[in-house]
Amino acid sequence: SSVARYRPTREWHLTDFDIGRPLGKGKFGRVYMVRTKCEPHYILALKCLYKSEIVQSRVEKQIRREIEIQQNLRHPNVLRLYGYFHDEKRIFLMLEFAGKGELYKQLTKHGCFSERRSARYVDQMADALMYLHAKHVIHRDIKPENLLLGINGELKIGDFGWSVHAPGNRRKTLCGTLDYLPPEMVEGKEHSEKVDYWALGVLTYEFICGAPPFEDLSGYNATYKRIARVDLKIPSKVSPEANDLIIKLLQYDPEKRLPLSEVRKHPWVVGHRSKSGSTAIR
Ligand SMILES: CC(C)NC(=O)[C@H]1CCC[C@H]1Nc1nc(Nc2ccc(C(=O)N(C)C3CCN(C)CC3)cc2)ncc1C(F)(F)F
Repeated sequence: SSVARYRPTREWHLTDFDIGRPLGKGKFGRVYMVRTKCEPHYILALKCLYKSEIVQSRVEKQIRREIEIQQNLRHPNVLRLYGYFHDEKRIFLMLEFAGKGELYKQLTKHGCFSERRSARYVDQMADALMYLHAKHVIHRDIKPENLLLGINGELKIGDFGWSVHAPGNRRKTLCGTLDYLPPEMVEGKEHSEKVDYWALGVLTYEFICGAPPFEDLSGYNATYKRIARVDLKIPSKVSPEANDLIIKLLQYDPEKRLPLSEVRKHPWVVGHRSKSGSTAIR
């Protein structure tokens, strides 16, 4: 029998969903918790983007790339994009619902995370980034604001607005925070997937210390200088193991940064891995 070579994603419309509570505001519109009207009732997050705003900010290409990239990704620490549809005014993204919300809100609420919690997030991030890099996708915008938490507290990369297919050297209009950018990007040089290694180091520092390492509240140029000089001061409260990992990721020379496979084997990460699994007598 002629097996369908591929199953086209069916056409979706707003009328297919019961709209639930608003989850918050995204970059170009609101996000709602929704449920499919027909069985089986899927719970999703519906991200509404206004075409007018997308055109005004001239980010159509970026949105198209974000959709194209995220739709083809399948990983437990990467938020699923199931499909999309549009009406005359808006584009609707059908995204996985992350049960425990936005990671940065937890970080703000707690100030900083324990080293155990931080190590588990770093392990999941390294796993997700290895998956992306194997598909030649560089994320380029790893930061707490882009991370969500699943119902079991697992980390999910939720935004692919700045990801590109490697190697990237598209001029990133330096909007928003510099804090996570590596020297080669703030210097506008060619960059590789190793920009995500640097960002993972910044993220590790921020989880444990509550602020990014090169933050300089006196402004953009001060932060720029601190990044370019890798002006890194690690507080004494940080354990020697965490300190070691942060230094190995925040290397000026991209080739010297610790590979992600080594991050997952690092004593700090392995030491804090959950002891789940069999209770067999050892
Ligand atoms: C990565 C990207 C940059 N970020 C975003 O897109 C943001 C923009 C707005 C929301 C979020 N987008 C998503 N959020 C969820 N889940 C979610 C969010 C918030 C809460 C929450 O804490 N409340 C409702 C609380 C409940 C308690 N009250 C007091 C405050 C609000 C609970 C669950 N799942 C999928 C998405 C996604 F990504 F698919 F759209």
